[in-house]
Amino acid sequence: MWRLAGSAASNLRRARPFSTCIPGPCIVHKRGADILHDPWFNKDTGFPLTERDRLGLRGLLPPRVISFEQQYVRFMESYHSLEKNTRGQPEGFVSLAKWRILNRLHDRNETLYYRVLIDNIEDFAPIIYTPTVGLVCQNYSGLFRRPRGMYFSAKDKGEMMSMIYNWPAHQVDMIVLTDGSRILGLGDLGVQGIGIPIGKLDMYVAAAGINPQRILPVMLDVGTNNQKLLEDRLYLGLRQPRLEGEEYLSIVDEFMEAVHTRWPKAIVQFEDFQMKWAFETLQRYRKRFCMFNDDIQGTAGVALAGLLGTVRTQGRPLADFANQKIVVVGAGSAGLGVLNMAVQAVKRMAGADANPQFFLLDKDGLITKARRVIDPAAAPFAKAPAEIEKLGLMEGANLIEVVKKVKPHVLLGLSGVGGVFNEEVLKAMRESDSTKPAIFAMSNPTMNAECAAVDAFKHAGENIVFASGSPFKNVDLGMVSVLTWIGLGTLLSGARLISDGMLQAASECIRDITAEVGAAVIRAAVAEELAEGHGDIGPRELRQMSEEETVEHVKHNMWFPVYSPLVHEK
Ligand SMILES: NC(=O)c1ccc[n+]([C@@H]2O[C@H](COP(=O)([O-])OP(=O)(O)OC[C@H]3O[C@@H](n4cnc5c(N)ncnc54)[C@H](O)[C@@H]3O)[C@@H](O)[C@H]2O)c1
Ligand SMILES: O=C(O)C[C@H](O)C(=O)O
Ligand SMILES: [Mg+2]
Repeated sequence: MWRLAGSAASNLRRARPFSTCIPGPCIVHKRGADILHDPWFNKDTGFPLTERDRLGLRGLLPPRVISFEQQYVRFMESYHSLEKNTRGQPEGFVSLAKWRILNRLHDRNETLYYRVLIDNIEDFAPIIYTPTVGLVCQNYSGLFRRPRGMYFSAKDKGEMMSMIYNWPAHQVDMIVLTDGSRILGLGDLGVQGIGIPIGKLDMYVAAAGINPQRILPVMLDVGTNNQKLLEDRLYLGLRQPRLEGEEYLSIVDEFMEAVHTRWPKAIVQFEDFQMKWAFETLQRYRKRFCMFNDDIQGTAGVALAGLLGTVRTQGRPLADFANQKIVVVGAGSAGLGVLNMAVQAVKRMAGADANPQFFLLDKDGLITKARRVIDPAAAPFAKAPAEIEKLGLMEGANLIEVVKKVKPHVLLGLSGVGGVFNEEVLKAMRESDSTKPAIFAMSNPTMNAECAAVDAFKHAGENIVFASGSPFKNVDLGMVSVLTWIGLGTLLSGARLISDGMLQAASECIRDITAEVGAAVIRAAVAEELAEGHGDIGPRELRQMSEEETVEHVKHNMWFPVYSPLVHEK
């Protein structure tokens, strides 16, 4: 996820009046108080009298029926009074208070929760997702009240196939899975990382219209190497060091088998795995299951869309992307994912022999072939010493040297280190060979961003294109998420796996309307003959749909929160 200067957020807010949606009935297998305690079905005081009679709710609620719209207004009033009452308090305290009030609603009444989320996505996304979600994960054991999602631990070995059937929903379409080993730029947070799958899936529901009854956040707890957590008496995860090697992989294997036995077409998004396991698991499961790694592939889709957009804002033809000089700071899952996709794009545009002008740095500086030990995933991007010597650079050159000598069109940070784009580096970007240089400080959460928006504009100049992973205060930011659209398109195409072409399709035709991007991913899946259909729509029907019909199809399948009449069935 990232934010672009400008505004696309209003398009996510599909403002609909409360009264025009006439939803179909929803079957519920419980009655009475059990319904009131189930956030999927609960309408609080919104149950009409007839429904109270039918479902055994009469007498369990105060007599007056409050409409959905009134409930919405009431919630927003309490939210605004919380904002007023906490004014002047420390930022973290206020953010957590806001998260708590939203989380309580989430636990009580999902329909109302998602409605307020959709209508106020700009205000609420930074609370349910980055940056506040980072703080929530850091404090998760203390904040824990009610469970959400599923937890599979190293102690569950041999049991996962039966455990997966404990999940109450019959159908699951989207799973976000983490092992908590690299939560945003905050490091190993063990079981507390569950906040990330929860927050990401909420964004899927709000931005892409995925049905919240068909999502599943999952934590794979294989221990933690975070000493502070291991010593914390409140810590809710396994108190043991992380499993490694085959032991680790056998846990992930068992989970993947279990999940795909119960829901063969569920999409599993791997999120915030440390680099070695991010690449290894992607390699291991990519061809067998419908899965992707968000930090490698999703970030790449988003960043490439931004990089191509930057070429456009410079008033140049898209093919000029092949000549852009890009400095990537951070050679982890995200940085390497972006470079992989950017190289593919250059080769498509300029031919297989093209030599992209990409420079990669990690904590030890510029990566060249002269380095003694290079991670195999980074090796293809290591510069030949002869090539960089011409620029007056050498192995391990630091960031400021690289920026001064290369004069890049784009400076892209995925290092997880707050402030590495310091004043000197930003000022050096004024000498960029581009008339409109781009600075992407994509690390999360806000305090880990390579620089703040305000500093980028102050030191590098007003003409830059700036993008960040987390929102910055006092900067007009819209929010764009390609990841959610890739997921939606994959789901509705019924593709067996997620190909680079499908990811590419999402990033190259980024539009400001969710359905259009979702539809593009469907078309890419159809073109690559990966689409097997979803629900009532088979692959033939998908093939025969025109572009407009595909967009309509996506729109039609997007979930929107309204109270459905509940019908009890034993
Ligand atoms: N905005 C987004 O869409 C998005 C998506 C994915 C990841 N991220 C963020 O990117 C960051 C990195 O994620 P990752 O999965 O690649 O992590 P990672 O741990 O796999 O990689 C981090 C890389 O940064 C390098 N690094 C560390 N200190 C450095 C320094 N001082 N200078 C240069 N490089 C340095 C490391 O050597 C390593 O190569 C995290 O903060 C994460 O939140 C953002
Ligand atoms: O995609 C995002 O919003 C965040 C990203 O996955 C991250 O790890 O920082
Ligand atoms: Mg991530």
